[in-house]
Amino acid sequence: MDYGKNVFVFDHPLIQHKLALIRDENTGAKEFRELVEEVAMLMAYEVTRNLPLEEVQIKTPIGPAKARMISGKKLGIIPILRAGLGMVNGMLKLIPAAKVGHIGLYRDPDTLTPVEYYCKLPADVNERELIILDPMLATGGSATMAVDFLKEKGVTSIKLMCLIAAPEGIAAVHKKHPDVEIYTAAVDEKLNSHGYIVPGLGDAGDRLFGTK
Ligand SMILES: O=P(O)(O)OC[C@H]1O[C@H](OP(=O)(O)OP(=O)(O)O)[C@H](O)[C@@H]1O
Ligand SMILES: O=c1cc[nH]c(=O)[nH]1
Ligand SMILES: [Mg+2]
Repeated sequence: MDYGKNVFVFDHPLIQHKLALIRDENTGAKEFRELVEEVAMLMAYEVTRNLPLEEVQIKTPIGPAKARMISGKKLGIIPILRAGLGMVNGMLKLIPAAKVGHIGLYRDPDTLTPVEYYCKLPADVNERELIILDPMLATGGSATMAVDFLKEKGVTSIKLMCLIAAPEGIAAVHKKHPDVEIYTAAVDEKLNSHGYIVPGLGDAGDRLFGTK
């Protein structure tokens, strides 16, 4: 299925296997957290595929060698609280030098519109390439608000990494921000009348933190 330019769906067997376990209603909070972190780490590998490299001169125990390292790109990862927190450690394991900014949003259960309650970003956020983390892209309201906010701060390069997206969420983000690359492990069928992704995985924040 083609969801248009700038949508990348990961079909790697390890990601799909772990996503099946994440979706399973019998998976408890401990295992859920571990799996979300692992999938984030596997996705980080792909999301960072185009980072530029530069040649460096190093010395091995045997002698001088030319090698390649990531060239001075400043990265930032921006989890949308709460559920995005579950993906942070997986990313930081692969890109430990990235700075982390937090945006706190919750969806009003009646209107489904996002409400902001917290924001703390790196001082030089506008000089960084950012990856927003949120496991669920449902109506797209939360992700769109986070991108709006970061662009207002002068950020020019933003990617969005989630576990499960609804077609409605992809369309909403790309209607306003077609430049944002969306990376996801699955695109599900639809939203239900409460704005939950079907079949999805339920409420990601509640499952991560055991709040239900
Ligand atoms: O695309 P949308 O329709 O905006 O929905 C997606 C948002 O909903 C969830 O957060 P929630 O409001 O449940 O907050 P939580 O992470 O604190 O549980 C999820 O983690 C996203 O941030
Ligand atoms: O299915 C959904 C939709 C929004 N937020 C979630 O946690 N799950
Ligand atoms: Mg929630």
